[in-house]
Amino acid sequence: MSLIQTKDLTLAYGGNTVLRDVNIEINRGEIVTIVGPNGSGKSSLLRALIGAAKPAKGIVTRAEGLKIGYVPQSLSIDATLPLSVKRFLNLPSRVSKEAARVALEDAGVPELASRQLGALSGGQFQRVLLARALLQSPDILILDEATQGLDQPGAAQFYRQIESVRQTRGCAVLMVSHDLHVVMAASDRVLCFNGHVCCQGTPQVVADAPEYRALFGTGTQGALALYRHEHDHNHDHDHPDHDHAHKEAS
Ligand SMILES: Nc1ncnc2c1ncn2[C@@H]1O[C@H](COP(=O)(O)OP(=O)(O)OP(=O)(O)O)[C@@H](O)[C@H]1O
Repeated sequence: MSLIQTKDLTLAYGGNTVLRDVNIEINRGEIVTIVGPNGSGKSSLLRALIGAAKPAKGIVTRAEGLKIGYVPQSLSIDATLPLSVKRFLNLPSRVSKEAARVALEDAGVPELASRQLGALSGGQFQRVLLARALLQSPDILILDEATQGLDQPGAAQFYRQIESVRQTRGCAVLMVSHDLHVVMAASDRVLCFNGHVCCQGTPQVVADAPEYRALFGTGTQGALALYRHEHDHNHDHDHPDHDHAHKEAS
C-alpha cells in the first residue's frame, strides 16, 4: 500500500479552485519531485497531503501511523538570537544527544552541533532543518522549495544529501522545487503539475514531454549538465555502497 494517496483531490480558496481532480500516490522509499510554474498549486498540494488544507472534494489517504518529516523553504530566525544548533534541535521537545548526533550526521553536517544558528550559511541552515525533520524518523520527508536561496552547486549538493538520506534511512521523499533539472535528476519520478498532473514519469520522460516543454521550454539543460558533471566524480568515497549509475544512464 502507498504511503499517501489522493483520489480526485480538489482544493479551493474561496471560489478559486487551485487543485482539480488530482490523483497521485507516493510509495515507500521513492523520491518524487513536483515541478510546476508559480501559482500552479504545488504548495497547496503539499498542505493537503500533510492535512493542513481541507479538500473541497476528493480524499487524501495516509498510511496508518504515517510519520512525516517536513522541511520548509526557510525559517526566519533572528540572527542575533543566541541559539545553538543543539538547542534548536531540542525545540519544541527534547531529544537525546545521540538522536541529535545521528540526525546531523545523516544531514551531512555532524560538525555543526555547537554552532550558533545565526552564523550558518544558507546551505548549512537548510541541512539543520533537514536534521530536525529526520528527528521524527519519518516514513516520508516532504520538502517545499528547500533549496530556495542556494546557488546551483549548493542545491545540487543538497539533493545529493537527500539521496544519501533515502539510502541510509529508506524513507520516501516528496519535493517541490524550482530547480527543475537539478532536482529532476535526483528523482525517481517527476510529476509535472499545473493545478492537475500534466504529465509524469522518469526525469527524462518528463523533460521530453510536450506538456513539460509547453510550461518550461528547454532552457534549463545547463543545470542538468552541472548536476551530472558533479555527480560523476564527487562523492563515491562518501557513499561507497551507493550506485550512481542510474543517474548517468538516461
Ligand atoms: N491561503 C490562501 N488563500 C487564498 N489563496 C491562496 C492561498 N494560498 C495560495 N493561494 C492561491 O492558490 C494558488 C496556488 O498557490 P500555491 O502557493 O499552492 O502555488 P505554488 O505552485 O506553490 O506557487 P509558487 O511556485 O509561486 O510557490 C495561487 O493562485 C495562490 O494565490
